[in-house]
Amino acid sequence: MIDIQQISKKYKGADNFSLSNLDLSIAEKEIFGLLGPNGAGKTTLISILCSLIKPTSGNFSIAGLTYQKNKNQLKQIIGIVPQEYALYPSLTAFENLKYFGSMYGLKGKILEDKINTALEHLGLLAFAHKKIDTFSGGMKRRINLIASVLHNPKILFLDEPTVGVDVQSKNVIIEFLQELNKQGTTIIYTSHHLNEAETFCTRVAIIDHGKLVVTGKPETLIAQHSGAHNLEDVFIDITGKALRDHA
Ligand SMILES: Nc1ncnc2c1ncn2[C@@H]1O[C@H](COP(=O)(O)OP(=O)(O)OP(=O)(O)O)[C@@H](O)[C@H]1O
Repeated sequence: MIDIQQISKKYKGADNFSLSNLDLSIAEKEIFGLLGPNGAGKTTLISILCSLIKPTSGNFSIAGLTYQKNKNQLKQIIGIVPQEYALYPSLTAFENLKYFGSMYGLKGKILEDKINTALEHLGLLAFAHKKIDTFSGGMKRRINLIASVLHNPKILFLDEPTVGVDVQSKNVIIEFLQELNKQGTTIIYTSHHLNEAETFCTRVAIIDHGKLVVTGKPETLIAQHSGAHNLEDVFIDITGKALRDHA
């Protein structure tokens, strides 16, 4: 479904490559975790796959479509949940979602029913007509998620969808994503929550310094690393204990 070949990225003015010669294939209906320390290149890779930025070299295709030839078709089959909230604070949740749905050509009762169903699933129906600037971080994350799935994308990219949310919101988000996956949506997500990734993902890739270090099922990676009891042990074993501060 997603085929990445030799992708490299060097940002304008940067000294180093943020991604180098990355090869990766992701199959339909996987829940795939992109893991790695701060600055590893996870957001860069997701941004390239969502056609938000261009790779410096290399190619990728999604369901046989490429950004060079099929940008508009690609836009229709993918959903993007960015790290930052992409919501209008002075509009209500419902108004925001109507706006995002209309960007994909959805309208009328069909759109309103979709919004109400998703708000109900994510525990937000009672807040539909409240302004976003009154919402907590966890509520905004859930609205952000709804905004990205109204057009029933085949593939959903999420950049740290559970960062800064409480356990209750996190569980509701993960259950919602599992349900989408059961209905056929392929999910690619980045996270620093390794416990969450261990149980949520069918397969993970660990990226470090812009390079793909390892891919596999969480249980296989744990079994392959002697002394590892969980994915965090594997992660530390592979990426080391040094801090990754940069400016
Ligand atoms: N617009 C940019 N211009 C220059 N360098 C950038 C830009 N965006 C990211 N980088 C650099 O590219 C590298 C990879 O960054 P990226 O944000 O993809 O990492 P990440 O794995 O998502 O990190 P985090 O876990 O902190 O979100 C880092 O060294 C970062 O400083």
